[in-house]
Amino acid sequence: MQVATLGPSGTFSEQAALGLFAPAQGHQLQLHSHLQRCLLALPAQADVAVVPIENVSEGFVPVVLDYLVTADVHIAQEMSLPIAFSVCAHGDNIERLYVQFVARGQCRDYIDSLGDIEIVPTQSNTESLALATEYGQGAGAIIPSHLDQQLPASMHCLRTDVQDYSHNQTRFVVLKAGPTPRDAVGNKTSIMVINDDDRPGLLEKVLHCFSTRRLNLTSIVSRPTGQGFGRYHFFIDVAVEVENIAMQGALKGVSQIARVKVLGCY
Ligand SMILES: O=C(O)C(=O)C[C@]1(C(=O)O)C=C[C@@H](O)C=C1
Repeated sequence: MQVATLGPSGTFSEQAALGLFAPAQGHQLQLHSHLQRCLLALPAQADVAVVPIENVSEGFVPVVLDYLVTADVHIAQEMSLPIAFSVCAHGDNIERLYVQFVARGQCRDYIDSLGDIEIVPTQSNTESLALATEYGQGAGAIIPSHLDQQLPASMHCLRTDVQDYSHNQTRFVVLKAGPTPRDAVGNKTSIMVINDDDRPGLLEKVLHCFSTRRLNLTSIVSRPTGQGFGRYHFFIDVAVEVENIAMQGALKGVSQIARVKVLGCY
């Protein structure tokens, strides 16, 4: 299987991908420089993409949710990883800090404690290390803790566990081309309610389809449609298998109110 994920080697995404698709079992990892490129690798270059979708403190990763609105893919699997960060630098002083755009929000307290320094957002935690190494004196990087022991000779670890929450975790999903298969099994169904025709009470009516059938929603997130203020798509997780009779009833009900896409059962 060709597996697209975020590179270069050393990212948390690579760890998640290796955990699910071991090279020893014949899988091949493709490491892409941007999250968007991992997503676009489907289906021509890769069979699956392993991407972060949600962090315990930062919430959902917008680029992944927005992609799910229109892309012809489904979520086939999920896994969570504990996420710990360290900070490394050339000397003891940091004037310029490289940090991945999602990691930045997870290490906010530490970054604020550095005062008025230059913050350079990057695409991946491994890219942060590479750019800080290249820049030289004055530069530091927020890096995954599993890279602490593999720093280049010019860099040293200044502090470990700089994430705001000790129980920090990120949830990764496996995306595959095509719609959710009919025989998909799991205890969670993800759907996207696509808001083509905004009107009063739309969300209330959608939620009613689940509450009257006593179906438990485990998350509901809105994403802007891009069509104007106040217009949102709704990304909903339901704690039940897609083939469940009540869930099928709810889906039928929702589809009479708005366009609905089943994103996966896993
Ligand atoms: O840069 C990495 O190491 C990644 O795998 C990306 C990513 C993300 O974008 O959420 C994955 C897990 C952590 O939450 C921080 C960064």
